[in-house]
Amino acid sequence: MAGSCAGRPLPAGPRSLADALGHALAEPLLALTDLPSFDTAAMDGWAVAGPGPWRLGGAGLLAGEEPGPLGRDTAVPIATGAPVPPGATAVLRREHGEADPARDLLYDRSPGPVCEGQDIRPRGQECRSGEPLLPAGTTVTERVLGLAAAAGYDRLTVHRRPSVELLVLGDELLDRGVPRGGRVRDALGPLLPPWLRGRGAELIGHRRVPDDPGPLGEAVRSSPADVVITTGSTAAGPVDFLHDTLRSVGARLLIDSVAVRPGHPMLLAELPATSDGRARRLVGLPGNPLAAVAGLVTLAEPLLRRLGGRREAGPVRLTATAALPGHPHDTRLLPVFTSGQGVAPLPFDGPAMLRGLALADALAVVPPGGVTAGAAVDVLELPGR
Ligand SMILES: Nc1nc2c(c(=O)[nH]1)N[C@H]1C(S)=C(S)[C@@H](COP(=O)(O)OP(=O)(O)OC[C@H]3O[C@@H](n4cnc5c(N)ncnc54)[C@H](O)[C@@H]3O)O[C@H]1N2
Ligand code: MOO
Repeated sequence: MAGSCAGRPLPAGPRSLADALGHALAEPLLALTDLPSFDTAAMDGWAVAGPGPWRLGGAGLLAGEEPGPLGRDTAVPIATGAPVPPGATAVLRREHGEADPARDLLYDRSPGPVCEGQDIRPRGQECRSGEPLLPAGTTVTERVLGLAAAAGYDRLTVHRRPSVELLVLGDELLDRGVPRGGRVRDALGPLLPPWLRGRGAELIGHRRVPDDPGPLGEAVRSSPADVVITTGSTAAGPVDFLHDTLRSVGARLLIDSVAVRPGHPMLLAELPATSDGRARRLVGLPGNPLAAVAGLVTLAEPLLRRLGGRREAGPVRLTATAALPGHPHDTRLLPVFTSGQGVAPLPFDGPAMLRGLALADALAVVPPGGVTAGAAVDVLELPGR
């Protein structure tokens, strides 16, 4: 998506590790220490100085203790994770040493000679203080929290996550039970909130809005969200009021339909700013569920990514294992299953269908005319693959 449509990333600030989860790093993560920050025993056994045999001496060294120096030809019991004493040349594993308590001697019974530095994790092996560990724009995952803690961080400087309000339109939608009386179940109400949260949104509201320009206009006008996402009402049907509503609230259409199937009526608009000058945008997803997902993946997600300061996630190029049918002049987004072999299409891929999508792990970006078996195709990964 063009940067000018999406705007700049939201401001950044410090957050505790727990609160930073799901946000994007606003600065590269630099190591605050060498890792490990001291020469560390990698195994339970003895710290030894010289080639052995060794005189056994001293109380054992445990993790979390600062040891005194070790004299030449001596050995001291050591636990995994304990700092190796100055003067030690290696750690001899417990199973490779034989102690003679009567003579206070330790013999090396390892298969080969103990090499200098064996089973010592040297200071700085993983990184040096100041070394960049992760670039700005990285999403803070559970794994990143672990690394940040290990590298000495109590807080991380992260971007604010975009707040999102979801407005689901359609008087024909049912919230429970089997479709009846010409009505259908709301499939997007259950699908969108967890998807959006998983993609860096802070969902601040989710409600159904009637197919009526009054309540729709009021909901759009009053929303404090950075991004309002609507579903349905993008086309020109008798109760499709979204375009009229956008005009009436003074919105500026930035994207009004895209040459893609499904999803072509998707739209992006700039809403009037909040009273404190904060920019607001609206993404209109089409009502057909697969079309809505197409708009979610190609319009809403890139916008949220950009606002949240997260790095771009480009498509992955794979090989089609079977022909992927195309549209005559628009791009098609097809639910596909990817494997070591490549990309396979799935049945039930119509704009109103979710059956193929539920089995899919990606959307293939099929250029006009289609892709022949054996040809390369770009795919966009879906959550949960
Ligand atoms: N004359 C034309 N008609 C339509 C065109 C067109 O170009 N010319 N485009 C079609 C395409 S493509 C799409 S996609 C839809 C987009 O319509 P809207 O965004 O206005 O959506 P609705 O009319 O409100 O609903 C369409 C369809 O989807 C069902 N729906 C809506 N919301 C949900 C939901 N939350 N869960 C499940 N199903 C939902 C709704 O009942 C309709 O069946 O317009 C075509 N028409
Ligand atoms: O664009 Mo419609 O979205 O083909 O279903």
